[in-house]
Amino acid sequence: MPDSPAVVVRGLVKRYDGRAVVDGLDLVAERGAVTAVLGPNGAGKTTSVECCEGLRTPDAGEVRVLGLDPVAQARALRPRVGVMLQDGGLPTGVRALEMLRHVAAMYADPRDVDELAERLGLESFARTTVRRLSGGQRQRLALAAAVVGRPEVVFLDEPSAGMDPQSRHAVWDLVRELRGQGVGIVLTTHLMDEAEDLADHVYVVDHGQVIASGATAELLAAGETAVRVRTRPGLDVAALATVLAGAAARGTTTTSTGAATTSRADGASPAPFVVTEDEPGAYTVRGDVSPVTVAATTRWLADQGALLTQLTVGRRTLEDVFLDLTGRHLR
Ligand SMILES: Nc1ncnc2c1ncn2[C@@H]1O[C@H](COP(=O)(O)OP(=O)(O)OP(=O)(O)O)[C@@H](O)[C@H]1O
Repeated sequence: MPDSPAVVVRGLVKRYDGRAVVDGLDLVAERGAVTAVLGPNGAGKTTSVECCEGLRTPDAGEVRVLGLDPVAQARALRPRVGVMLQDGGLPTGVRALEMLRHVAAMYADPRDVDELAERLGLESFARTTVRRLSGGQRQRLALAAAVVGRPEVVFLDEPSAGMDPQSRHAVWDLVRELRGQGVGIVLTTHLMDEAEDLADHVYVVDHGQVIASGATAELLAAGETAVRVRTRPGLDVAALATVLAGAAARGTTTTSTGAATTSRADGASPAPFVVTEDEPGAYTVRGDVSPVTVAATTRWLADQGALLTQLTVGRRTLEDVFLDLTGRHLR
């Protein structure tokens, strides 16, 4: 089935001890695209992905990978699917590069092992046994093993967890290259910047169900503009919200070329502002953000004697979207 999507999941249910940890999950991952599965700890991401990998048998629902059943047709799928597990899943007694050559030899048309090793910086620990590798080194080796057979679909479970920034960028470059070659990539991650950067489509999972999904750009575009500032903690956020509402109502600002007054052309009353201190000293202003809002915010901070150390104005990040959807309480 050359035209079937990389992965199709319909109404997937997986129970442990009678408890549904995946509870009617639907997902489609296209070829030539990165699909990110996001969700809090214990949301059911790994279990869902393991059902797609044929490592777990669903209790209900349907899973198709390249149009095939990953459990019943596991043998046909094996050479076409690359899997990078969260714990690496590698044999521990062999040397790193030796292991990769061994995996490559199992495929009809593997990638060039030396080139892949260079791409992912494996040479520096090529002769080290897997058990002695650091967490990040093991992750890089696991990724190499997942892609060396030129798979059509790749499952990456938290691929850059524990990696240093250089390795992370090498991984991201490789993922982009695979996507460009038409590979369908399913990625679970807790790194929202990773998902925002890489993913074409995002599924947010909580309590075993998809609570939001869509093209990453659309999810982000749906958010309003916010002003984020860093300064000293403990400021009166309600007072700032009142000041901003007043400034917006007056619709006044002062330009560098002299006093200039603008007023809202439509005469409508401005939307109220919500100001939150998200973590000590990090504030977000949400509402009908305009140049007046930014100017009034910085002026108010100056009046408080609070030194502004960072100011950004922009749309919500994927992290904002994620926290709005799943809440701030720990799981
Ligand atoms: N083999 C198992 N037996 C019993 N419960 C399990 C088993 N595997 C997972 N669970 C439970 O299923 C739930 C979902 O786990 P899963 O690993 O799929 O979550 P996750 O979204 O990948 O979480 P994380 O972000 O922490 O990796 C958790 O409550 C977990 O404890």
